[in-house]
Amino acid sequence: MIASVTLNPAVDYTVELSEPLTDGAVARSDEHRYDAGGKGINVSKYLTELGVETVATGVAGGFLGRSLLERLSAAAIDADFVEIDGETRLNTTLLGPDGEYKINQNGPRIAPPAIEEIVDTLREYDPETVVIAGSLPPGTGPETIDRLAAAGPWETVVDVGGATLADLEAEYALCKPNHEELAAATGRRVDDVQSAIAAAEELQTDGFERVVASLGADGAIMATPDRTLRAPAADVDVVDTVGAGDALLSGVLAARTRQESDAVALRSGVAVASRVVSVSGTRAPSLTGLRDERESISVSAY
Ligand SMILES: O=P(O)(O)OC[C@@]1(O)O[C@H](CO)[C@@H](O)[C@@H]1O
Repeated sequence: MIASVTLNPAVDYTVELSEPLTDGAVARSDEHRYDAGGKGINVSKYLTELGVETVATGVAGGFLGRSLLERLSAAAIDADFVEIDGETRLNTTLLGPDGEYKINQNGPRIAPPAIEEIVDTLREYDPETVVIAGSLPPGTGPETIDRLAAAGPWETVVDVGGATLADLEAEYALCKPNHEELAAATGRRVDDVQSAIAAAEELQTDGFERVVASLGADGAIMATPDRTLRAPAADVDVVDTVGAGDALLSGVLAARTRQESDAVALRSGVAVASRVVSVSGTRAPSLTGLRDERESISVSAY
C-alpha cells in the first residue's frame, strides 16, 4: 500500500474565463469546478484510478476540510485525516485565453500533536511507501518531514519545496522536484534539460535514491544510482497543467509497485501526466488503456 500525507491540502477551485482578466472590469465565467486537492491527495486520487491500493492522510479542518473529505468519499478515495481547528485552504486556478493563473493560500497552522496523530495513522495502515507531498503549512518544517519519514519501516517519497529538500536529513527513496525546486535544492542555475540533469544527479547523491524531475514541455528525467533517463513530454492538447507533477509521480509509483524498470516507470509517469493535463482541474481522468501511450514514449539514457 502507498499512503500519501498532505500537510496542506486544499479545495481546488478552477475557473474558466472566456476573456482575459482586465483591471477594473468584471470577468465572467461559464465553467468552474471544485476538486479535493493538495499534492499528496492528488497522488492518492491518481493511484486509485490506476488500481493501486492507497490511503490519503493529513489534516483537514473547517467547512472546506469537510467539503474536501466529502469529495474524497464521493470519489471512493480511501482517506483518514486528522481534524484540526484551522480552516483548510481554497486554492484557485484561473484558466483564461491568455494563460493559467494559480493562487495558493498559505494554509492553517499545524500544532505538533497533529503530526503525532498522523504518525499513529501511518503506523496503523503500515504502508510500504509513504508519499509526503505539497507545501509546508505554518508550524511545520523539514524536521516534520524527517519525523514522518523515520517513524516507521516504510520507504519515503517526497514532493516538497526545493529549499525544504536541501534541509532534509533522513534517507529518501525518491523526490520529485520541478525546474525551480531543482535549482533551489542545489543552488545551481537550471534553465535547460542538461542543467536539470546535472542538478538531478547532484541531488541523487545527497540522500535521494531516485530523483524524478518534471520539466514541463521538456518532459521528465529520472536520476538513478546507475544512470539518468529522460522522456520527452507527450504531444497532447494541454487544458490545465495543475496536477501534472503529481500525475507524473503517480505513474512512476504505480509502475514501481509492479516491479517495472526505471525506464517503464518514467514512461508510465509521462503517460499519466499527459492524461491529467488534458482535463481541467485536478480531477482524476480515466487512466485505463494507457499501454499504447506509454509504449509510444521513447526514453534516452545518459
Ligand atoms: O501550495 P502547494 O501545496 O505547493 O500546492 C498545492 C496545489 O497547487 O498543488 C496541487 C497540484 O499539484 C493542487 O491540487 C494544489 O492546489
